Amino acid sequence: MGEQENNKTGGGNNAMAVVDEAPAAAAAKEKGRAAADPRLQGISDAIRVVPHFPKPGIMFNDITQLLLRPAVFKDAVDMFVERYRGMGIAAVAGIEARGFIFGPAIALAIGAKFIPLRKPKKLPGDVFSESYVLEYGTDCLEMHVGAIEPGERAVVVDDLVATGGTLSAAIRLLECAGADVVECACLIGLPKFKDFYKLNGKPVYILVESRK
Ligand SMILES: O=P(O)(O)OC[C@H]1O[C@H](OP(=O)(O)OP(=O)(O)O)[C@H](O)[C@@H]1O
Ligand SMILES: Nc1ncnc2[nH]cnc12
Repeated sequence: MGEQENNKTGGGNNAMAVVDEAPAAAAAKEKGRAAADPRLQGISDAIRVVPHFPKPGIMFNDITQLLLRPAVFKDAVDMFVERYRGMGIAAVAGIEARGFIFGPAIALAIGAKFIPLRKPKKLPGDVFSESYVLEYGTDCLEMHVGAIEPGERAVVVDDLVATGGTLSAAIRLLECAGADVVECACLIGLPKFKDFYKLNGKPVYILVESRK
């Protein structure tokens, strides 16, 4: 058995089962905050929804148009930075591929290290591995052993949460290494996952809901 097999954390597909509704008061407070910040409308407007991509029936939320608008891109990064600055976050873990677009900027701004959580067989060193099920397929995430120390506080960053399977795998990877996962952060939440909810017992902070 190779090093990668030795470090497997067990995999699993419990995303849907572990999503709990946050207390109503917390959800209402978060909704009020979102409604009050004018940057959120610009972020929402810059997300293109492409029907039937990559498969029939999928309403694909495309962030590439937002990236072409530096002011809006900056608003999104700034909102995450404002939330996590001063919270003793040692690591921002970004999920390949789209978490790599936002994660490093957030990490640099809050003085944290950036940890890439990569798709299989991309990392050269010993890895922890976690498999998961997506809205349109299955996949696996890997993290280098030694990327995070036990007890270090981490935030997981991605562009979008749909079923929550990817974030759940990321949380499991970090916790396998002993990290304290404080929160997950996504630009977009699909409507079936409301404004503010918990995943694997962790809060998920979402800037905007998908418009369709
Ligand atoms: O909440 P979930 O149902 O797990 O889905 C969310 C994930 O799906 C997308 O990535 P995708 O797997 O399509 O990979 P990509 O970024 O490489 O296109 C998205 O960027 C998230 O990582
Ligand atoms: N509807 C969607 N749009 C963009 N990325 C996704 N990942 C999973 N579901 C998605």
